[in-house]
Amino acid sequence: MNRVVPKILVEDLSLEFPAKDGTRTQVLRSIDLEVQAGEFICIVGPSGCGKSTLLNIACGFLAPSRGRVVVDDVPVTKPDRRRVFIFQDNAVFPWLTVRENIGFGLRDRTAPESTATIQRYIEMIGLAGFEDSYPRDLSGGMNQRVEIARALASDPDILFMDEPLGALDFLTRLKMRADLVEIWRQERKTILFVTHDVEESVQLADRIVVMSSRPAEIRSVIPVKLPRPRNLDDPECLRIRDEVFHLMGLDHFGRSEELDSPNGKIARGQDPV
Ligand SMILES: Nc1ncnc2c1ncn2[C@@H]1O[C@H](COP(=O)(O)OP(=O)(O)OP(=O)(O)O)[C@@H](O)[C@H]1O
Repeated sequence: MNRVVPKILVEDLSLEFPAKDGTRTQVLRSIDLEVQAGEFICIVGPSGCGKSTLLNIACGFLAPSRGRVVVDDVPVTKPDRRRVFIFQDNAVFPWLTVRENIGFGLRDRTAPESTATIQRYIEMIGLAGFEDSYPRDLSGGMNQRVEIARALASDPDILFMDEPLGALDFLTRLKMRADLVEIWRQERKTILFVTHDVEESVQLADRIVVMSSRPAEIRSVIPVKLPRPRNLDDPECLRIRDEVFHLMGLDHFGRSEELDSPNGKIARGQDPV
């Protein structure tokens, strides 16, 4: 029987950083994860637990202390042009127009191919009419769309997205979430998406990876088997949202259910000692 090779395989991954006092700080501990081609994976967890670090290792920007990441059966040792990383802070080139930004990674295509690809993505992100505008003339949300279009236009194998909507205002963020769902439905890229926003993960993901506080381990991987687009008021969405909150130690109002302290667990309402 043929073995199904996962798109991304994370095996027993750990990372320690040297601390100033000469000791070592463990950030990730024994992370194991398999991602299939075309899956949309959201990674949530407490602030500072190591979500970005995990993405940085998977993308080849950072080497692990132990374990490995394998893409298409090949260990990741360095960044690869076929894999694109999108950060929270917008990275469009201010000196290029929308058209030129989106076309930036297409220099190896023929002119007609490149023109058709650029136009397709301009339409997909709803920026027709702004082709010749510069980033300074666009809103933050529009620029973030240009960034996503630029990433998609280069036809990446995998998209690593680190809080890509984090800097946007609430309404723009809602709109972009819906747009992302639509783009993913059309493109079916493999996506690893870090977010602080639990609802966002329920709306977007095929599976939600919930990480513990540092040193981060995978607390649970929750499948979201609901058709898209999803109604976040759907009882199943609410159930999954509450399950993720619970795994993160929060109730559905966002209050701590239990805190870790040096003296053990503390229930909500008690003071840490
Ligand atoms: N180069 C580095 N050297 C030392 N420590 C680092 C380095 N990079 C990250 N860290 C530490 O590793 C931990 C995890 O950082 P990381 O940015 O991955 O967390 P995160 O979960 O993405 O955080 P947030 O949710 O706040 O964005 C943090 O405590 C951070 O200070």
